[in-house]
Amino acid sequence: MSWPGGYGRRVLAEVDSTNAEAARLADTLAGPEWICALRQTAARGRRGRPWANPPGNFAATLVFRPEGDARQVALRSFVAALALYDALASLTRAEAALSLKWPNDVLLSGGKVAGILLEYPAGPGGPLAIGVGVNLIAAPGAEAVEPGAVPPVSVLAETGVRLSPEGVLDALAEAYARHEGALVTYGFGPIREAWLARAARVGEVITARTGREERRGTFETVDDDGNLVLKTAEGRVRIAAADVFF
Ligand SMILES: O=C(O)CCCC[C@@H]1SC[C@@H]2NC(=O)N[C@@H]21
Repeated sequence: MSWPGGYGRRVLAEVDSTNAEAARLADTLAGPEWICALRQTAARGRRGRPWANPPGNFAATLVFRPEGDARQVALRSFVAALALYDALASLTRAEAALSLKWPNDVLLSGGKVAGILLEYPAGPGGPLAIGVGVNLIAAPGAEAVEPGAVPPVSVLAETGVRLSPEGVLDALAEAYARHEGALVTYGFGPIREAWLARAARVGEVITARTGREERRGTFETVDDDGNLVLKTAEGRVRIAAADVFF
């Protein structure tokens, strides 16, 4: 079935992980496709963490072959976060409570309401799978996340709005296609500006933890490659991948 921006979509009753399903289907698809599941039994998060996905929450993966070199492909992380922010803002009317956390979390009232997982099922240069999970009606307890991490929240608990996964898919597919078009036409500049305008804690001291080290500094900006730019006691550092703590 064709969808805004020419994207296909399928909604599954249950799957292990929509990212895993995207990997299995990637070579068979004629074009970009959203794979949504009403229930996941083995959803995964960033850095190999499990992702809690009770029925009623949103889970979907967009799988496609993006235009551009490896750097531009990775910037889809920001496109997806921006699209998800826009979709949730329009559906909840709670835009003032929404913000973005580098690299691609969506926050609601300061808590993590959604996460995004980018994977390359066939390795770099192949299709890209962008997995999106949103706590629509339920969120794990604070004990489920690392000490100091932003606590999980749900759309329902924070706004009183009950959203359906299908409704979120409609809004997200439309917003993603719009921002993807902007990236391809105008480059990362407008996406970066829009992302920064919605970003949490710009100008404040934050901590970025990579597997190897911890850097603490003032969150200055995101650069043209999507790196987090921190002003630290040792000077300005650019960080490509990390978990951020406030
Ligand atoms: O750790 C994160 O913040 C990213 C979470 C991504 C979860 C989504 S749910 C849909 C898709 N399928 C998965 O198995 N994971 C992603």
